[in-house]
Amino acid sequence: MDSNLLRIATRSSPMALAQVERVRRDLAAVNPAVEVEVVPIKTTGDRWMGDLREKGGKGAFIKEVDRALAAGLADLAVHCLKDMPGDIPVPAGMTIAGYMTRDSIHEALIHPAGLTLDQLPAGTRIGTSSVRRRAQLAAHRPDLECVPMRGNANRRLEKLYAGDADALILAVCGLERIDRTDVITEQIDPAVMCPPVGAGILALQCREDDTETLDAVAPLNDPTVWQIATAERTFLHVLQGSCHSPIGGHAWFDDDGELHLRGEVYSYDGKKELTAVEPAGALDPAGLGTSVALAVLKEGARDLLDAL
Ligand SMILES: NCc1[nH]cc(CCC(=O)O)c1CC(=O)O
Repeated sequence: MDSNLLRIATRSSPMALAQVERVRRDLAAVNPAVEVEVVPIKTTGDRWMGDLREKGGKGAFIKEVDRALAAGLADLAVHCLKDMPGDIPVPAGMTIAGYMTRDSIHEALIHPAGLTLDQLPAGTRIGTSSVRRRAQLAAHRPDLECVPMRGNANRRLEKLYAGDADALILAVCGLERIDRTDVITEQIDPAVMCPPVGAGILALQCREDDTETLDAVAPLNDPTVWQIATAERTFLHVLQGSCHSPIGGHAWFDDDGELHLRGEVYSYDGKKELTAVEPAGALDPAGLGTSVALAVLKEGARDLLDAL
């Protein structure tokens, strides 16, 4: 970071750009001298509308942004934590400067006629390519049909209204960021639709030797979210999962200030679900994430994850 200019690399979807505007606002409140410049990047996941597994799957929304950071074209990357693969570390020379205060972890049902998930008629076509969502829908409503759906949230809404699907499931936090909570029919109970690891969390990543950037964005880090993200990401890492694995999970602090983690692994057809929910007790966040991962592995999670 040179002088007071902070160049932020990001995907260029409306949601991703709105995420950077939140960083700009929060930074201005703590460090008004810093000027933000947006460096928009088109990623593999933004260009390719097919099955992301054909493009290596992992990091499809991340790697080009990381390359811009490594090449010195930007000082900070803003990633959705849920887009960061759990089975590969942040690139060499990079570090997480902080995690921002968590937004909603809920999943939203969007149905043009306002029906809830349980009111949807059999055969309703749900637009989603997420194996996590598909597995949980198959478990909860096996009579619904999932149809492939890729693209940013705005594009998915266009496809819904063009008739490519009858309903969508999208993250509430994403709809909040693009100011489209008007389309939400139902905020689905996480007990029915568990969010992905990292849901609602923005990760701030920079070069590990860039002390100016580290210092500039340090005030944006939410220490409780750091612990939550560590527990969730460790869970995902021990399972060697990615954003294309049938894995859900979320951590939270209870009213007594104790960290808890819920981890879930599903069979791709939704017929099996393994769940572990644990308080941290004497464990640190990474220890909690490891303990919950070992609990589902003991129940056969490896076989479910390797089944595809
Ligand atoms: N976490 C945000 C995110 N990460 C990847 C996509 C695009 C998903 C796709 O192209 O299928 C989105 C939504 C958006 O940018 O609106």
